[in-house]
Amino acid sequence: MIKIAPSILSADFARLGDEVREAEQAGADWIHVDVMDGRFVPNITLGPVVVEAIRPHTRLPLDVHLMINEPDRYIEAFVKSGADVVSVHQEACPHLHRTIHRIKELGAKAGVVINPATPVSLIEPILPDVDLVLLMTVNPGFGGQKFISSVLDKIGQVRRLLVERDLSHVDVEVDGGINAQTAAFAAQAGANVLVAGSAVFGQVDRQAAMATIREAGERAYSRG
Ligand SMILES: O=C(CO)[C@@H](O)[C@H](O)COP(=O)(O)O
Ligand SMILES: [Fe+2]
Repeated sequence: MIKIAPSILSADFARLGDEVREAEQAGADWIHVDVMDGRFVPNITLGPVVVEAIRPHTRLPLDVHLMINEPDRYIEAFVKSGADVVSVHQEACPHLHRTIHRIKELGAKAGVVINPATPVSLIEPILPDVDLVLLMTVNPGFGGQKFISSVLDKIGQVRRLLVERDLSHVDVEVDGGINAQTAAFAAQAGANVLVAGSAVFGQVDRQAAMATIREAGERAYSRG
């Protein structure tokens, strides 16, 4: 019902392969990979070579979140490196429909992402074309930020639109400031994929951390 996607942004980059393997053993469903270019967001992280390097360390889907300008230039490289899901920001894509279909043609699942201040109406026309909607619950760029609770309304809006349009197969993912408490809020509003960076990799017992987030999310999702 609920998927947990630990974000490697908060992992130890000197031992990423081990971190990813441990996250799988500790119960992760997907591995979330944050790609930042220092242009779309004020931070720089990693590129396709790093995705390729971690690919052999896990069988889990690699959920690649592109926080970059002109993502079309790099989509193919990320898919070839082993990305299973590629998500692009609406704010970075002047030709969103073309970009989403390019990702799918290359054989990956396609996601659209919106920042906290971007309205849901801007992604409404693309909903039938995507596999996933990612709602940022922080301003993208860094791990360890505080959950922005005004996004909860938007999660509800997206879930309602998907149900109304018979698109319930589309995943609704949230990213930023997720812990057991905020996971419950987001899941009750309709999110079914929960990204958590510091709340997983920042903990000594990652298995317990993910189990607690999952339990809180599942209880709340069935209430929502
Ligand atoms: O995309 C991003 C940040 O821009 C995230 O995926 C963060 O990595 C989440 O970290 P936490 O807020 O869970 O610590
Ligand atoms: Fe992310």
